[in-house]
Amino acid sequence: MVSVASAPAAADAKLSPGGARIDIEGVSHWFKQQDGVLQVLDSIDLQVQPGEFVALLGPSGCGKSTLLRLVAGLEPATTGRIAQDGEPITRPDPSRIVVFQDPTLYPWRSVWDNVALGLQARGLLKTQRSRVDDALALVGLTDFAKSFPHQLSGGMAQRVALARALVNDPQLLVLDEPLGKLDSLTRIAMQSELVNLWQRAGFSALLVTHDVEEALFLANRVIVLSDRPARIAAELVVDLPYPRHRGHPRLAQLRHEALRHLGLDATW
Ligand SMILES: Nc1ncnc2c1ncn2[C@@H]1O[C@H](COP(=O)(O)OP(=O)(O)OP(=O)(O)O)[C@@H](O)[C@H]1O
Repeated sequence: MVSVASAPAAADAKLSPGGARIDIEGVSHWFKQQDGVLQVLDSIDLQVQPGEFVALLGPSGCGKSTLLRLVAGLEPATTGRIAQDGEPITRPDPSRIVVFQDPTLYPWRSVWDNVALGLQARGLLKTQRSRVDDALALVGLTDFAKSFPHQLSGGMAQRVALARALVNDPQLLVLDEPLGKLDSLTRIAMQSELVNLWQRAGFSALLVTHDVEEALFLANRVIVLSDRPARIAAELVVDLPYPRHRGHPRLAQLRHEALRHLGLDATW
């Protein structure tokens, strides 16, 4: 494993004010397949500090989403330990919310009702209706509370998905390519919005993305994974304050490093 910058993550790029600490210790994972087993993760050791934004980059199929699923508590790791603030993660929990590439909104529910889902499921909606309004305000969709999903653009729909996550006041946001289906201009705008949300709402974030620039623009630390079974190949500390300037020469330097660790030639 290669650490490109030695400065601690918090030195220049401030962490968000709250959030969970996640400890991933010696995690390996295998899937049963018809003709045997497939090892997907190999001895992953990674810590997410409270309020830290960590991005995972890696070749397609190396095991990034699998690692997110284990951290979210959607399935147990074959070996190793994953803990949130010292407590083993054994099941999904509203303190850890996953946001996927597809916003998966219910088409027959209004924006407000979609965002309210988590509170409603936990029987909290009657007493905590204002949290829905707060979450919609955070993503700038107050005026669209009564709209329906078919009336939204892709970016707006994904903002609803983020509001639906934030209404639960998560300690960890697990982001699996959340901007992957957006057009490039919307994606750039949403990256800035995500930084704003993270800084204002205060959660730790673990992001999977295929986009090297996105990882470097958003994260305090970028973890580069190897081919399957994924091991940590490199850790890049993005020692730049927020909001970041996309043209910063340090980002170009880190991009070059990330691409090199991904086995790509970054001469262009
Ligand atoms: N439930 C499962 N059962 C069996 N194999 C699985 C299962 N889930 C994932 N895999 C396999 O594990 C490997 C890693 O999948 P995963 O989705 O974690 O990779 P990824 O790095 O997120 O991929 P991508 O970047 O293409 O989204 C793949 O070969 C996939 O086919």
